[in-house]
Amino acid sequence: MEWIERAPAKINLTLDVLFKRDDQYHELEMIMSSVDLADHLTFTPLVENKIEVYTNKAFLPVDRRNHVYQIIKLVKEKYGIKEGMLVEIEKMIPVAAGLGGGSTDAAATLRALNQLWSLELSTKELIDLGMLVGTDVPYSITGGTAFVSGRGEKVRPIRSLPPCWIVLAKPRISVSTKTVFRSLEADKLNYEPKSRIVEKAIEEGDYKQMVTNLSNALEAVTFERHPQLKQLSDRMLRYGMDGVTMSGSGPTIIGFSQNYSRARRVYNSLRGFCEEVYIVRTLK
Ligand SMILES: C[C@@](CO)(OP(=O)(O)O)[C@H](O)COP(=O)(O)OP(=O)(O)OC[C@H]1O[C@@H](n2ccc(N)nc2=O)[C@H](O)[C@@H]1O
Ligand SMILES: Nc1ncnc2c1ncn2[C@@H]1O[C@H](COP(=O)(O)OP(=O)(O)O)[C@@H](O)[C@H]1O
Repeated sequence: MEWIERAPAKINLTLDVLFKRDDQYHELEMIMSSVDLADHLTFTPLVENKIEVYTNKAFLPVDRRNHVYQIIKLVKEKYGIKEGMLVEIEKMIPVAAGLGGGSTDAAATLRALNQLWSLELSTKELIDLGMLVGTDVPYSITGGTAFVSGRGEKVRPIRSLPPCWIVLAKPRISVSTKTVFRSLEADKLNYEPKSRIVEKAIEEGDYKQMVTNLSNALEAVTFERHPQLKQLSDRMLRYGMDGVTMSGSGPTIIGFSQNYSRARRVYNSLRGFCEEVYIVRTLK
């Protein structure tokens, strides 16, 4: 029997860094939303006790460095499962982009294993397991639009975004999340947290308030290291996007518009300039 899961990408409308914690992680507040750009994962249970992962992207590791492999191994060990699993990942989400690709694949794997191995795990148990693999996994278990806080384990669903088009532009730059956080001097940030303001705007269906308060504390580090990201962000605003910000630790820059032709114009003008460009909508 085969089981298929869709694993949508996420965007950050906000990413506030509140402070650095004693465990070296940063306390965050974020508004995240799932979008209709997704990986597709096909699961086939095996009688043999082994884990096999395949993907259409040759550069992605398929061994214990892959988040999907890690989740299966964790679940097998924790629940003493002797059967195996074969997973084929059709990767559509750009990798290392700030769009949560590895985390959403891990979350999709948790959902699939819960069904295929009849584990009957609660959302809390899924979140605790997911957290062992990555910060964005707990959010990705349910997805949608949410206020996410703590290290990423506290997920509170909120209303869907007002209808809009979102242009995702990923330049050919690679950023390491770890290095970005390490370079951040959280106590010296001259930065006003925006997640609660954006949450209120979304709850009130106030598109204008939402797009004028998009923000990401990690831009300070990433834009300094890669000035072309600031240029890209300015360019998207100049081309007519209503609001622009960076997603996650970057490098993807996201722009919002309620007007499809305008979003399409921006999309066309960025192709060739960026490695990958998409127009997406949020999922309900
Ligand atoms: C920045 C965010 C925001 O959604 O997104 P992405 O850029 O990955 O999309 C996430 O917090 C990234 O999550 P993820 O990519 O799973 O990172 P993790 O493996 O958990 O952490 C990588 C490293 O980032 C730092 N880190 C991460 C989360 C956090 N709250 N504080 C931190 O300081 C830690 O140094 C950690 O070792
Ligand atoms: N299933 C997976 N999909 C994408 N990346 C993965 C996966 N498993 C492990 N990785 C590794 O995770 C790192 C971050 O990738 P990704 O999750 O796409 O980035 P981000 O967290 O910035 O959205 C990459 O270095 C990649 O090799």
